[in-house]
Amino acid sequence: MIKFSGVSKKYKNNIIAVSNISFTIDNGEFVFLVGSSGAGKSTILKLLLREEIPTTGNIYIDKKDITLLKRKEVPYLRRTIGVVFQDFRLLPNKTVYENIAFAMEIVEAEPREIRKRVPMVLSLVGLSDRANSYPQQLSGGEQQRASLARAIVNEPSILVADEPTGNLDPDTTWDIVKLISEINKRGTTVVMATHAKDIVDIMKKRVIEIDKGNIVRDEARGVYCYEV
Ligand SMILES: Nc1ncnc2c1ncn2[C@@H]1O[C@H](COP(=O)(O)OP(=O)(O)OP(=O)(O)O)[C@@H](O)[C@H]1O
Repeated sequence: MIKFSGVSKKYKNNIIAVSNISFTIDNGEFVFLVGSSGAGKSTILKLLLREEIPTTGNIYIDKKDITLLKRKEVPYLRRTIGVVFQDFRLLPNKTVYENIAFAMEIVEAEPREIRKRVPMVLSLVGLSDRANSYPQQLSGGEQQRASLARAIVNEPSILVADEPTGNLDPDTTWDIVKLISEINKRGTTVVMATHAKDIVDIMKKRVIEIDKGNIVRDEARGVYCYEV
């Protein structure tokens, strides 16, 4: 379970990106974070990943207050959360296989486990035949598949996606959303910030709308926005 309790974030330039927000996300939920550019979506995701620390409030993951974690405890938190970004962020000098294996090496997985898991996730994302390609040899959609494979290879309980389809064409966008949905069906909680109206409207998942750092809507089976 993810719980934000009275969370605010004021950056050093005095911009209040998030203002006293509270919400709970149950295990296995699929939640869209929507809102205009600058609303505070990425900041919420960074707070969840503990890339930023709240100015006030508490953030719990499975009852543990992650705002109180010691520096040396942060890597453990990061293992429980997989992340994908708009710009893929694959390591250019490693093949697809090596990129995914590297995520396991960092957490000191057994080589035997790595040899077993990497082909498994490659197959799950439909990239088995591109294992030995380098990121720049792949299409945007394929790079995002590789990045999804990397995000889930350590079996995180949460998948955070920050505009994962922002650089993709509509068809490829759907392929990626279907994959994320498949990962969610296997039990992973998904929190996805997006501007993709069509996706949100068709998926009919929970929608949390942010405006100027505040939650202005939190709706089960919601839509991207209501026209005025
Ligand atoms: N590191 C930072 N230092 C100072 N201000 C920041 C920082 N990161 C974000 N902000 C500001 O905080 C506010 C919220 O930004 P945030 O990136 O969370 O919005 P967003 O909803 O994710 O926007 P987008 O949809 O464009 O990605 C903005 O006004 C932004 O300029």
